[in-house]
Amino acid sequence: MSDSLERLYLAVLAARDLDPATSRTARLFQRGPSKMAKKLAEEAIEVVIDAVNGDTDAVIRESADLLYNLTVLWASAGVRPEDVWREMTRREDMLGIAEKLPKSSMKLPKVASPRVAARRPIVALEGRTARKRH
Ligand SMILES: N=c1c2ncn([C@@H]3O[C@H](COP(=O)(O)OP(=O)(O)OP(=O)(O)O)[C@@H](O)[C@H]3O)c2ncn1[C@@H]1O[C@H](COP(=O)(O)O)[C@@H](O)[C@H]1O
Repeated sequence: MSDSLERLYLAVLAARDLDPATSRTARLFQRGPSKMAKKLAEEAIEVVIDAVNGDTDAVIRESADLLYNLTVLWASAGVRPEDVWREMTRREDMLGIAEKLPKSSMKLPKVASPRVAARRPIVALEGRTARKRH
C-alpha cells in the first residue's frame, strides 16, 4: 500500500503545476490548504457514513478519495510519505503496533519503562483485531 501512496504522492507533486482548469490537483493547490483540508474532512465523513451504513464498496471508494486528498494535503504541508512511515515505525517499535502513543510517552526515556518493555509485541492484525503473542 505504501508503494501506491508514494506513487500517488509523486503524481500529486507532478500535477501541482498543471492547468487548474483540467487538473483537480492543480486546482486544489491553487485554492490552498483550507480547501484541501475541507475536502479531506468531507472524505473522512463520507467514509464514516458509508461504514456506519455497512456499505463496504462505498467505504473502499471513499477511502481512496480520502487517501488522495490526504496526499494532496501532505504535499501542501511539506510532509513526505516516508516521514509518516518513520513515525509509524517509531510507534510500532515502542508499542508493537502502529498506534497513537500515550501523551506521557511522547517524551520517551532512553530506556523503555518496565511497563513498555514488558509489553509483548503485537505482531499483526488478524482479521479486524490485533492479537498479542502468547
Ligand atoms: N488519485 C486521484 C484521485 N482520487 C480521487 N480523485 C478526485 O477526487 C474526487 C473525490 O472527491 P469528491 O467526492 O469531493 O468529488 P467531487 O464531489 O466530484 O468534487 P467537488 O465537486 O466536491 O470538488 C473524485 O471524484 C476524483 O475526481 C482523484 N483525482 C486525482 N487522482 C490522481 O491525482 C493525480 C493528478 O490527477 P489530476 O488532479 O487529474 O491532475 C493523478 O495520478 C490522478 O490519478
